[in-house]
Amino acid sequence: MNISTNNLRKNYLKEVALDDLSLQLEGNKIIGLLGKNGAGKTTFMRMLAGHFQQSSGTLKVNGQNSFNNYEITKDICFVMESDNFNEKFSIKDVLAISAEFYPNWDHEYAEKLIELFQLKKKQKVKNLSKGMYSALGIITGLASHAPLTIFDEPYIGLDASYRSLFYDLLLESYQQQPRMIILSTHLIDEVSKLFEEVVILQKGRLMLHETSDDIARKHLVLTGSSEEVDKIIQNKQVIYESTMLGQKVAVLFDEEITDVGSLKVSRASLQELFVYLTKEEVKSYA
Ligand SMILES: Nc1ncnc2c1ncn2[C@@H]1O[C@H](COP(=O)(O)OP(=O)(O)OP(=O)(O)O)[C@@H](O)[C@H]1O
Repeated sequence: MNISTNNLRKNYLKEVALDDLSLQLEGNKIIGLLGKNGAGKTTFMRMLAGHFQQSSGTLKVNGQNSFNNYEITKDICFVMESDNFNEKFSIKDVLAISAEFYPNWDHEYAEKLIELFQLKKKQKVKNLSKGMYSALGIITGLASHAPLTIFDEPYIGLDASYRSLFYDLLLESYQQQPRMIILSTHLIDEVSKLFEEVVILQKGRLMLHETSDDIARKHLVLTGSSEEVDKIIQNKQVIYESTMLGQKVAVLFDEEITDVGSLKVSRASLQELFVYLTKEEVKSYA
């Protein structure tokens, strides 16, 4: 699977949802798509899934635009947080329609997942609880075995134990049948270990695209007296700094420091880094 966008832009009337987005994603991997509310994540995922066309720029999935293109969309399963299924359908109908649409649909696996999430096939979509609705989306996404499977915050209403089941199943399913999986989430701590790559959008633009290993390797959290920290971070790319009672914390990205003196050096979690990177006063990093 190969995704390539070049100067991609999407406007909703005057609202710019995606702006000059150039991004290459390829291979079988689990990719975390992160960004604050309104950053453009859903717009990007909907465009990948062929829901609408770009305002300008290019978007290619396996070399073709996915809009109105079944040749491409049959290989993409996009699970949104809502509006995935017709309310009038039963779960059984949803599974039958999905089996028709997705060439790699795994019927036996879908049946197993229905049992694991304790759903009843007779039940109508309109009568499902929020968590059950999310479970049905997750089941569709996993059983589709689509070469590009996209989950846009698919866990609304799912309790912590079912979310944990989802993460385990996702990893197991990915290991058995590697494919490109894009997972957009605000619960970064819960899933960050699954991500091989991370993309962060900020105000419709690409802020960061790195492997998880590089993100972990490239950043440094320095703690110490304001004076000492300031000396070391001069002219460096500082993504976050704060001072409290004379003690300063500074986070550097993509910088080589040979001597940190007596400063304490530590690492931040992906969730902490995300917060640092996307704070409003911080300039974009790409
Ligand atoms: N159908 C629409 N009509 C008009 N504006 C829209 C529409 N959909 C999204 N937008 C706007 O486009 C921008 C990006 O929205 P989008 O839903 O893609 O962000 P997001 O990163 O998925 O946000 P969230 O994390 O809150 O789901 C926002 O400013 C939003 O108001």
